[in-house]
Amino acid sequence: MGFKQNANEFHWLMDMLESVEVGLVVLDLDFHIQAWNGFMEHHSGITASQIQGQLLFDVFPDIPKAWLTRKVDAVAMLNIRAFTSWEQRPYLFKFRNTRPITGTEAYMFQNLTISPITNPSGEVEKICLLIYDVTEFASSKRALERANEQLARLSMTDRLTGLLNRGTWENLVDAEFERFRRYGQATSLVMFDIDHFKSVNDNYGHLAGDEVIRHAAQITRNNVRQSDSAGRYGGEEFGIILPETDTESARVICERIRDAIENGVVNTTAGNIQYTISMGIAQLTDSPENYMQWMQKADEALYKAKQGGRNRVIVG
Ligand SMILES: Nc1nc2c(ncn2[C@@H]2O[C@H](COP(=O)(O)OP(=O)(O)OP(=O)(O)O)[C@@H](O)[C@H]2O)c(=O)[nH]1
Repeated sequence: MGFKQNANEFHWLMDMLESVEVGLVVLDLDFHIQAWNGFMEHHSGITASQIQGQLLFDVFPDIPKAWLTRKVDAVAMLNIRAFTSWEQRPYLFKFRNTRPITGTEAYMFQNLTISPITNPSGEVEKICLLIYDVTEFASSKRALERANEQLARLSMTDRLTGLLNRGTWENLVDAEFERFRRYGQATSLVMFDIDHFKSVNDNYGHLAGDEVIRHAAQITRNNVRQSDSAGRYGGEEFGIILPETDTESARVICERIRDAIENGVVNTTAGNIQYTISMGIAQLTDSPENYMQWMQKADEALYKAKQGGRNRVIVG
């Protein structure tokens, strides 16, 4: 009577494990498959009777053998449960993601629990793997992370030109100044400004003026290295940090930019616009006491370039 009741309960339990939305795999200590529930059948396309008794790594050669063996050995030896989240390892079984709502993810993200199964005398005899489908959670978390990265990037850059915005750029000037104080490498700072920009706006309109600003930014980007930092300092004023660059090399870079702009044409709906820029360079020496004084030196050189007739590069 008692046995029958137990057997009934057992069936009831098995039915539940069969249909639950969690993968259940029972292995012996040599990784032969002892149980494989409906979830696993559905996602792998392999039935329980096909897989029964087979070596897990033979059927799924993609499974990281050394890693899983180490985990399972620890679980068996210490008789404790282990947990791995999708963030440590996206999945154990490479199942295609079949849920339409999270269709952007190619594979199912999984959390994994590894539990010991003991015999009546308390020895670990088998291992149970529980595989949880966390694709929806993982993909929304990843989307959120992507959105946050984008937001961080947007808050650092200037909308019109895509260059660094003033705040970000100034922070970098400050950081570069501190770096110089520690390592003393030659570093140059450039400030430049579009000449007679007011008349561009007056003659062609504000939108065409914006096109000119965008053009100047693009020419700058085309002529500096990855390690240089260009920013939009104000309306039509820009700044460039040239790390590990002395004034002579800075002058070469600036002449290249100045020349490309002088010889370029901005095609706008209001007409084709030609313009020039004036540039000031300040190499970092021991004299500035803070980054603002360094910027002031570059700005003074820029002012001299304007005074000297514009469309030129002056080293301060
Ligand atoms: N289109 C446009 N114009 C801007 C923007 N920001 C500032 N300006 C304009 O830029 C002009 C700057 O003019 P000024 O500082 O007088 O100098 P300038 O005409 O360039 O003359 P110099 O610098 O002396 O060669 C002003 O007319 C501003 O309105 C912007 O984002 N877009």
